[in-house]
Amino acid sequence: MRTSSLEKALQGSLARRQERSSLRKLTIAPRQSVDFSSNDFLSLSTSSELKSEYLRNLAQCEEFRLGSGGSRLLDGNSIYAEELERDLAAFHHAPSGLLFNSGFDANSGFFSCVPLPGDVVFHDEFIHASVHEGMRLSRAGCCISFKHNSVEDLQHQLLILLKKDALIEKGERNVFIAIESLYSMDGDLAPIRDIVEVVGRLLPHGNGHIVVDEAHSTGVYGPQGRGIVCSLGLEDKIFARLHTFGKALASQGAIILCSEVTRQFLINYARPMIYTTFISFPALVAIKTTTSFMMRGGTVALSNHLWALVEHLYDQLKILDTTMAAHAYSRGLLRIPRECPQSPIFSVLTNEPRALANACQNAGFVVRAIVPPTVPHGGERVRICLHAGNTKEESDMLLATIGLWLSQMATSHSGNAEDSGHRGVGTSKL
Ligand SMILES: Cc1ncc(COP(=O)(O)O)c(C=O)c1O
Repeated sequence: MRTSSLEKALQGSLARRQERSSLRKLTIAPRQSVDFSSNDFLSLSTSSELKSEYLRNLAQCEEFRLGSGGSRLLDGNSIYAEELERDLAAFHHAPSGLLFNSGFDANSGFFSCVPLPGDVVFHDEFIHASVHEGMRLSRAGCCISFKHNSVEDLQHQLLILLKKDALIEKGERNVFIAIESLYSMDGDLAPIRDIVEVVGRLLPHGNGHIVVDEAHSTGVYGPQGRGIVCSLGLEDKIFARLHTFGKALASQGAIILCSEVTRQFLINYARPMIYTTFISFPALVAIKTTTSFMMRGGTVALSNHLWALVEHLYDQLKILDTTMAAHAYSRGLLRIPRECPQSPIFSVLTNEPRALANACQNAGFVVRAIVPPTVPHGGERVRICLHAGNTKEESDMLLATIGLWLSQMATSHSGNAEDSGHRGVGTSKL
């Protein structure tokens, strides 16, 4: 068959990505490898206890049918889904909640319809692509990014806007502030309390609406996994919260927690919820199984182990960092976070992300190299994500692999430097 001009153009784009080393590919980790990468923070997706519970719940579900049967607005709705929503809203201390097929649908649906014509959306510069998708389709007058986690920049930009737009000052135009509670690239937390303070102070008429995406904090932070907003006691100050079930809760789908009016508005206007077949029963039962486990406190022991592992890995990384510090070359190969991460996500900055990730993968550890454009130049890294299912021994073996790789790199660098007439770093101590 002849290649059409369309296929040639598509092929050209792929080839350009390949040249820039940014071609995306589907991969499957070897079965026996140790997971230091996925979002399955609590390792619930492999829990045999939960798998059995899921099968029992499936068998007992009276309304059970395989597919949901249609859009939630037509035949897809069920008592099961409505009860699940009510239970989740109550657990997270919210007036109500609305399920979506995914967090992506929830964010894109929310931001495409809730900001009204002329409204303004501020967003952290690292906000998730799904929020960008919603903003692209929204009727907002403008969408403005502020520097990552910078309350000063948010305040600065809000003040500029207040000077320009009297409607905002009078409280007659809405301002949305979109943030994530935990950002997945650096594993850092948003200064939610300070953002609430600034928004409340600069927009005293109540037209500032903060929307918090808790995709990465669901199940792991806050009392029994309720998330960071609940842990700060700020439920009443946040306009809407997103919790997803595909990460720590090992299932799929998402819920937006909000007022009953906002829920009704979303049911009427959020297109990714209206024009799609609703979550199937097996997926609803999976959500119910893992969220019930969370609600009865099942995740607490797992989270405690996870936090102990975070400290352990950080202590070991610091020792490795100190050992290697004598060798100037190693600085660019390994830059660890200055403080112990407040999340299970470790960003090990390195100017050789692919080589380091390959070394770890060859030793049986799944870690990911993160390179531009996903992160800015200079922010190249290997992302290590800890899980409740990881052991200290696995963490130590990963560290040993990184240490070995550093030694080998320093040795080969030293050899190269000497070959080319330069003095390399000494390798005798490595
Ligand atoms: C911050 C954030 N929000 C939303 C999403 C989308 O959630 P989901 O995977 O359920 O579509 C993701 C994940 O991919 C995410 O990381």
